[in-house]
Amino acid sequence: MAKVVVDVPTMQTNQPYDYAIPAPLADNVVPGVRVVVGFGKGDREVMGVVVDTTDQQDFDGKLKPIMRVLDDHPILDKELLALSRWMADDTFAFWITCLQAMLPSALHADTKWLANGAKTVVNRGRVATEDFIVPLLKHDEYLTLVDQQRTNAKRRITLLQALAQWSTDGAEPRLLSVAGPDSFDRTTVKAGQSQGWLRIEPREFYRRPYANLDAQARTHALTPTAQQQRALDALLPAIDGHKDQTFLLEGVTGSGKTEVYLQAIAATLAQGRNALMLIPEIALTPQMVRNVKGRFGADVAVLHSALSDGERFDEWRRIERGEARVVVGARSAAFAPLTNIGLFIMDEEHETSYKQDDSPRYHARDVLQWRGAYHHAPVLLGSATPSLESRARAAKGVYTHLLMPERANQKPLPPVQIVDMRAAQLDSVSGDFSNELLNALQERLDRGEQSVLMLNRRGFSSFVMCRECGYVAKCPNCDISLTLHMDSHTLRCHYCGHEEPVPTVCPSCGSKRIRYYGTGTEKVEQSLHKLLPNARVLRMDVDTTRRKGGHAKILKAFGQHEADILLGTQMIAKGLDFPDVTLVGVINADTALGLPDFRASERTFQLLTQVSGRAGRADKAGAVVVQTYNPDHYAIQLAQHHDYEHFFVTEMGIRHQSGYPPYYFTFKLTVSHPEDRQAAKAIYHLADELKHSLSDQAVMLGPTRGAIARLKRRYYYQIVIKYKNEPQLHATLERLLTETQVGSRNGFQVAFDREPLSFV
Ligand SMILES: Nc1ncnc2c1ncn2[C@@H]1O[C@H](COP(=O)(O)OP(=O)(O)OP(=O)(O)O)[C@@H](O)[C@H]1O
Ligand SMILES: [Zn+2]
Ligand SMILES: [Zn+2]
Repeated sequence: MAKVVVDVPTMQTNQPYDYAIPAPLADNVVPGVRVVVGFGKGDREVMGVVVDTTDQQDFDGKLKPIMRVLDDHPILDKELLALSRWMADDTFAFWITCLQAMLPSALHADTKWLANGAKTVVNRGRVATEDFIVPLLKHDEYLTLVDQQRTNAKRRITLLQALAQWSTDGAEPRLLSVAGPDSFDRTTVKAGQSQGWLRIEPREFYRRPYANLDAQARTHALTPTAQQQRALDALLPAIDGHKDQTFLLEGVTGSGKTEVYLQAIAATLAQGRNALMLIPEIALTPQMVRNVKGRFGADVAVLHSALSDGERFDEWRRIERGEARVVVGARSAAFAPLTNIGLFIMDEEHETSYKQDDSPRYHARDVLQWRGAYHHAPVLLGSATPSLESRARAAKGVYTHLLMPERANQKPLPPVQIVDMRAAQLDSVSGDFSNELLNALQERLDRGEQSVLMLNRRGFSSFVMCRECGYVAKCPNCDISLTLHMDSHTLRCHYCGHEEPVPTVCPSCGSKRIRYYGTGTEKVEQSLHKLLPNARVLRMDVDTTRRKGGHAKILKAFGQHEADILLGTQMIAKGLDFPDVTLVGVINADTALGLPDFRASERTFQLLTQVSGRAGRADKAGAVVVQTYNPDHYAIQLAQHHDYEHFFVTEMGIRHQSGYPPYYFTFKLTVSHPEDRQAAKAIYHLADELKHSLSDQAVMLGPTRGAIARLKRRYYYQIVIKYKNEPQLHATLERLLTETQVGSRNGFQVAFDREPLSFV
């Protein structure tokens, strides 16, 4: 009998179900394969994952049989099955949701309608194949056939001659697409097949996203600087000794953290073990992938969302088959089916993209630490601006703290000039640029050096407003204004995807004075063209990078000096290492500070420090200009002096005083319903229940309306709990989930978020 977790994500079905294993499937039904089973009243077909097989039977009645098996071998091994169970528990997610989050989308099953009206479950993933030609006859037989052809059957003769030759050297099959085009076409090959001269054999191949990098010459290890050597001296014994210890590598921008990662990976491989490295989504990918591929070549598999489904599926299979020894990837690569892991790395560990904001709401750092314990392997967290949580753990000795306070080239960090925008004389000509920033840009242009310009887009939107009546275009489904997209001339909702044309007259009062507002990157690009007509500008934002490989193309062009200025959003702040960039400009440092988020200062400090770190990384001295309306704010002042440690102490004081993480644990509970009244009733009911079971040390914020009260036609309410020690909390929440009527059946949706990244 098999225990199957079915693809019916509801509270009521969040448990394994027993199914009988029909005799013919006995060998194929093993833990970790996907199966198709009948479920519920109508016995409709659903996909399920076998999590266990046993002889005993918990269920008395007659068991339904497993209908089909979708995989010829387990796609989740023992470790990953155990991890999924733990994650479901830890994040209050449905088990099936966790199992699916761990698999590439090619291994998700689709439901298809059959001709008779029923639904069936089919495999989504396709293995890519190429056709090979296999000779079937002997050399002499082909020569005889050549003689028998009419002289004008040139193509057949060429094919037979080729086959004759191939048949002598061990009959190695040839790739049809390579062998074919010049001499004989596919029709001729088909004809040859029906004559029995050859066989066409489809063979599986991998879609390789970085094949060009694999072919490049390998880089060699650099001689470590003294501070890199100290870090390695602490790390290597933990790797060699199979210790599941967590290290926090706090190294200033340009201190050479990458080289420490690469040498630690090399040491792991030398031990006969494999390495898994996470990097934040997209922005860093091109340069870091090139670095790791440069050192370890085709041994490296890469997993991130900018790959096509097919490429990701194939990289995943290379890992699963043990053909890759190093994995580099974004958040979900934490679940890569790598085995025998000797080292886990998380670069830019403070990045918010490591936390998934949809169910399962896991943090990749927790996943790495779980796997580190499983494999008895160290976890290395690296950043120039560690999260307060991690730095606090290092202070307590939970993590081993490794410091690299200097740049690898011994050069100082670039001086940062703060420009007080309250005093700046801005007019319609200068737009968003102070004289200081414009002059600095002009100087770089004159010297032929490069600049990076960041527009902090958080909290900003380019929206459309009527100057007559104040009408703002809003999404019909969500309580939020629509964002203007110049490239497609449409208004778009960033939450639900709703799209509509830009109005030319106000829908509310009929006035023609309806205008664009906001400081989008496009607008800044236009003013740059006016202010610095000779500057070549490359723009990097969601619009210019939507196409596959968009990031890499822009960065490559900038690296080859095809532009003087790289203008972009937050995505240009981190990780980039361009030797000729001598100026970093921040157009607006403040927007994050205005958000109702207790981490606003931390985010602002991190962002300014990271982006400043892009300047002067090689021989030429760098400089930074930061425009702000809050020049006295401590986050901005301490970022000016690159003083992380001072910021850490200051911010910890504030968190302590106001009772925020890392002094308190936090938990967010959200309820939504299509009817406002229902959602409100449910959240107050939950709040009541919780009040009874929490200790008086715990603090409950709310219930309040969600920051966006209405989203995708649903109303949102939330509670945030801050607590120090609530051993019963987990059990209470589980009980509430099952006992209350707030199941998905009645149109409710409940979301639990452990350690939410924001309270709004
Ligand atoms: N041991 C070394 N010898 C010579 N050059 C080095 C050494 N280590 C690192 N470098 C060089 O120093 C520069 C900065 O290194 P790297 O990009 O790894 O910094 P980082 O610590 O990751 O910074 P950031 O946090 O800004 O990404 C790179 O150009 C790298 O090649
Ligand atoms: Zn109007
Ligand atoms: Zn919407």
